Amino acid sequence: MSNLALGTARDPGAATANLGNLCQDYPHINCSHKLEYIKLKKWLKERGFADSNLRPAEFWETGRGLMTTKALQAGDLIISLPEKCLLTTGTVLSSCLGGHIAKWRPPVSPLLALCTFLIAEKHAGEKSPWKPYLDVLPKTYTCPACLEPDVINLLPKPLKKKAQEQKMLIQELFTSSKAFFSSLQPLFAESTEIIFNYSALEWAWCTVNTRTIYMKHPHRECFSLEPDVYALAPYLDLLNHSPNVQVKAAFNEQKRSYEIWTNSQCRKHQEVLICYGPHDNHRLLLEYGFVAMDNPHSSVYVSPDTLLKYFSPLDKQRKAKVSILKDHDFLENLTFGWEGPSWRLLTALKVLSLGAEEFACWRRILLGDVTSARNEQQALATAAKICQFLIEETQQVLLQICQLKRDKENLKPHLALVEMLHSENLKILQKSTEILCNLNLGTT
Ligand SMILES: C[S@@+](CC[C@H](N)C(=O)[O-])C[C@H]1O[C@@H](n2cnc3c(N)ncnc32)[C@H](O)[C@@H]1O
Repeated sequence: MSNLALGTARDPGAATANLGNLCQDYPHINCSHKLEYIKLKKWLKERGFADSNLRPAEFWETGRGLMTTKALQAGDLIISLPEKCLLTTGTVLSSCLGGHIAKWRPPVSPLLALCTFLIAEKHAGEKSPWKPYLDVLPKTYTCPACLEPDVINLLPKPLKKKAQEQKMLIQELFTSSKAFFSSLQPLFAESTEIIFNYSALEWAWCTVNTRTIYMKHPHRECFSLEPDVYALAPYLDLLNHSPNVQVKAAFNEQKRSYEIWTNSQCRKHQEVLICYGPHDNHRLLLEYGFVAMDNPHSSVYVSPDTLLKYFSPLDKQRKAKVSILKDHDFLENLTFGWEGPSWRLLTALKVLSLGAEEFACWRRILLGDVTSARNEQQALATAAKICQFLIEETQQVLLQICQLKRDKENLKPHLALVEMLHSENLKILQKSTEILCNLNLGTT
């Protein structure tokens, strides 16, 4: 039995994170009367899906999601989706693409096989047996790869780098897949260059990246060695994320169904939420294209450049200190969170704050020991300065976003997303300042 929550193809262990209410107490508009959902439900029923108590609806806070028509208790089954409804690499191989994939060398990745299938089925339109599902998939996405460079530029530095990497990854996948796409020409009347264009691949990649459940499939010779861990789960993939709920999700081998069970309660007519994993807002934006308000896992990253700005270039041991931090992986993932500076950030600050006479103690610091009151105090004071710098930087970016929202109407939804990320970061930094202020008062 594989164990996962929706959207956690990159993080299978994250299925059972967090406790809390399963429902979202906000107004919604029921969408179940819309033709596209009626058709989807019919399609699912033909494949063995027994109608659940979930209905598609638009929610104020989270957008489209699923509402429950009956109260849910901890231990209740939220949804059970038969294997026949799942779209996996097995589905792709049994389609007309299968023979071409099996012959192609070097073998394509499971991810590319799924993307190719989605693009081909979308192109097939009415003829596709997957049409009812394809019709309810988002037309566009807000993953960083889909953001304009002007918007990417406004992201916090470490995220900006990852966003650019994501864009490049899809560009490289597109370039390296061109020959494979051309090999599929006998299957299509229209040119494969037109069907499998860059924006089609970007859409398919985002569909797989933001919507798949984790389901491990044995390696098949016709695929490259990348893990085959994806399954698209129609209807179930309408469930939105909350960092404050706990669910269990797994494929039930006996029932041949993918099931999600709740560990929380949800009132009738509320949105049913699941947890994609204990992700911070950077990860949520990068992997899923959204930001969660008051996310307990969120943190603000301090780049090595920002950190080192606060230490004198004249320090004779500076170079050695930086090497130590680098060698012991203490220059990355340094953060401020709701509970103040992280232990990793404070450790890096303590190493950089070592006086010449204390330098030999750096190992003890990495192990969590205190070297001197002066060293502790200097690390905290520097943390406070960095925090203040980040607050000012964030406020400036928020002003810039405000301006751009007025000037560039077309970028507004994407700008609103980045604005939300910075506003959440600002709240975390302000909380950290408060904590540091108390700590600094305590040590002086
Ligand atoms: C698996 S889908 C969930 C259903 C999706 N809302 C839809 O309309 O198809 C995952 C996507 O839903 C959106 N989403 C999930 N949880 C959210 C939340 N708490 N707030 C805002 N958007 C959310 C994000 O766009 C994410 O990529």
